[in-house]
Amino acid sequence: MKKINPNIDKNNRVISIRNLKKSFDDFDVLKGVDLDLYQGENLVVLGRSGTGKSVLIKIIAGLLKADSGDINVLGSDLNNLTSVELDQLRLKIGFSFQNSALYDSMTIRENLEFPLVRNQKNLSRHEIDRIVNIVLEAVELSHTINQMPSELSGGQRKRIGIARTLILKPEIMLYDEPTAGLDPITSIEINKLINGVQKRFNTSSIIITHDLTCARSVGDRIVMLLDGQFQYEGSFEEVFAAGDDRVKAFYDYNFIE
Ligand SMILES: Nc1ncnc2c1ncn2[C@@H]1O[C@H](COP(=O)(O)OP(=O)(O)OP(=O)(O)O)[C@@H](O)[C@H]1O
Repeated sequence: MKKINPNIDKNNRVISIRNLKKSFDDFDVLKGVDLDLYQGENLVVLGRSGTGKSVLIKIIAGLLKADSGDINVLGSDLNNLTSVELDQLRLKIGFSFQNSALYDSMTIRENLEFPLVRNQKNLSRHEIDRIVNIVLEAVELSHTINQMPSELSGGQRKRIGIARTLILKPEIMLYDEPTAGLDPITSIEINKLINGVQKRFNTSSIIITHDLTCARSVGDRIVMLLDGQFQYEGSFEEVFAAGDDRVKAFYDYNFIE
């Protein structure tokens, strides 16, 4: 179980969402989601496949538009931003995708430099090297700097993906299935990294996962998405104390089968 995180600031909501709805054709995916993320917090979103977890974080990252609802991210009302303002806000949000999305033809250094060179055009060579070294060291992979992604393990690629997300110093981190496809030991290392990132970079994070070991070790708070709404919220133990059969089935699948 995760220790109480002293860095959470309950007076500072970095994300605040009310009554968010999103449908695709006649399929209602999100049916009135309310969510708060506090500064310094790791919030885990649990839910079965297809319940809309990825849709939710894509809306938060401005990659998809909600049909209705109030969405405030880092003090900005997402419904009222110009495209330039949205681009600026996106730079403060790190999105760690399920498949790490590294460029296969670039070295690790080039992969890490890419977002920096594209978004901060007046950085000196020395400054770029300094920032690359900081994030590589944070994910404990400094020695891979000149390697190609194909030479790394799945877990290492995942760590480099997280390093690349950190390079623009995001205030919010969104992790989509950070341990998917990894063995249990590598998954534990990723969980430690997520907690390490929170402490070292003072980020606030939403972590989407089916992996309850991940949820238990990184989540300061857990919410469960069921039928398009958050229905249970609290510590890991509180959420799984709920008598709901759907919650119980989720737990049993992870720990029994
Ligand atoms: N761009 C889209 N167009 C149409 N339907 C979509 C689109 N994006 C998502 N959906 C649908 O919305 C539903 C929720 O998708 P989403 O990817 O958010 O699920 P999820 O909870 O993240 O699932 P998983 O755990 O398997 O990743 C799915 O039925 C999906 O087919």
